Amino acid sequence: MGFEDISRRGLVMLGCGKMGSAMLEGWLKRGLDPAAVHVIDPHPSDWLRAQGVSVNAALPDAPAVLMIAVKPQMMQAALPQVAGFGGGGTLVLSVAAGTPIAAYEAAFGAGTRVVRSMPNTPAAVGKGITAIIGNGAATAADLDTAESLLSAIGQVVRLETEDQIDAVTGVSGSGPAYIFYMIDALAAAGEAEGLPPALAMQLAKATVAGAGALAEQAGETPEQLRINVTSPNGTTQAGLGVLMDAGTGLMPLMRATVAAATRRSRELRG
Ligand SMILES: NC(=O)C1=CN([C@@H]2O[C@H](COP(=O)(O)OP(=O)(O)OC[C@H]3O[C@@H](n4cnc5c(N)ncnc54)[C@H](OP(=O)(O)O)[C@@H]3O)[C@@H](O)[C@H]2O)C=CC1
Ligand SMILES: O=C(O)[C@@H]1CCC=N1
Repeated sequence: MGFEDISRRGLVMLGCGKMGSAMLEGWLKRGLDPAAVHVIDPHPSDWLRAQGVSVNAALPDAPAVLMIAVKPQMMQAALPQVAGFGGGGTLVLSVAAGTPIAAYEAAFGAGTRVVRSMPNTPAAVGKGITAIIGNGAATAADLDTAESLLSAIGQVVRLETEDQIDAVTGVSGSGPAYIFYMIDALAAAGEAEGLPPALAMQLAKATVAGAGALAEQAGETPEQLRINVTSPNGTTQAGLGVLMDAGTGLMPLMRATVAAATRRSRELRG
């Protein structure tokens, strides 16, 4: 199913906040007809209202895709608004954390084609990464449709089992927040060493963005790129001596961070 088919049969979005808006922006840029998009959201943003999509109005009977982008805590209240799409040939595509495929099968009926996904917020600048997994009823074409919709906001990877999505959430779903915090920490450390705040923040942001771009584009591994920065007995070696301490350094801290987020993703299944 391509954008032409979705433009013909319609796409319904349940919830259009940060993640929904990032996806919608990507689809519209790629040529999805705004008239084919029907959004349900209690407080539509001014941006959303300006996109020419239908907002809180009549819905098509059997849209090609139902995109679920509400918070997991809102799911129970939100799903009944679209329960009628069960069995209608609509592909259910979810970006919600925590809510398992089985919850959608229960809501829409067994045999409903479901693709569950986990994106992240760099989606807002087309630099997201989204992991997807389909249920037994989802066809290869459904996974292609999901991949084509989600590739509007960045890379897409396919999972082998649904339970992998908890660790994906811990790594890449929540991961941008860890990196934003690292930027703050790097800037604060620069300030503590006497730099003006704005300069420290500019250095920290550019360093993270530049290192990220280099890690993505270079043929070398992140480990080799780190070695390339590290002169024998130089400044980097002194800094890494702290950051790479086996007991108190980044490795055990990141291990505990991702474990906590992964555990919370499992808990959200309810
Ligand atoms: N933000 C992130 O980093 C990531 C988020 N996700 C997942 O994406 C989903 C959306 O997250 P995000 O976009 O950040 O959240 P937002 O709160 O920005 O968006 C959710 C939207 O759903 C609306 N909403 C609330 N109740 C209903 C309802 N009954 N019917 C229809 N819409 C409703 C909200 O309106 P209102 O604000 O008025 O309540 C809001 O506009 C979540 O499930 C989250 O787990 C996945 C990966 C990353
Ligand atoms: O914090 C959360 O629960 C969501 C899922 C991944 C990122 N944000």
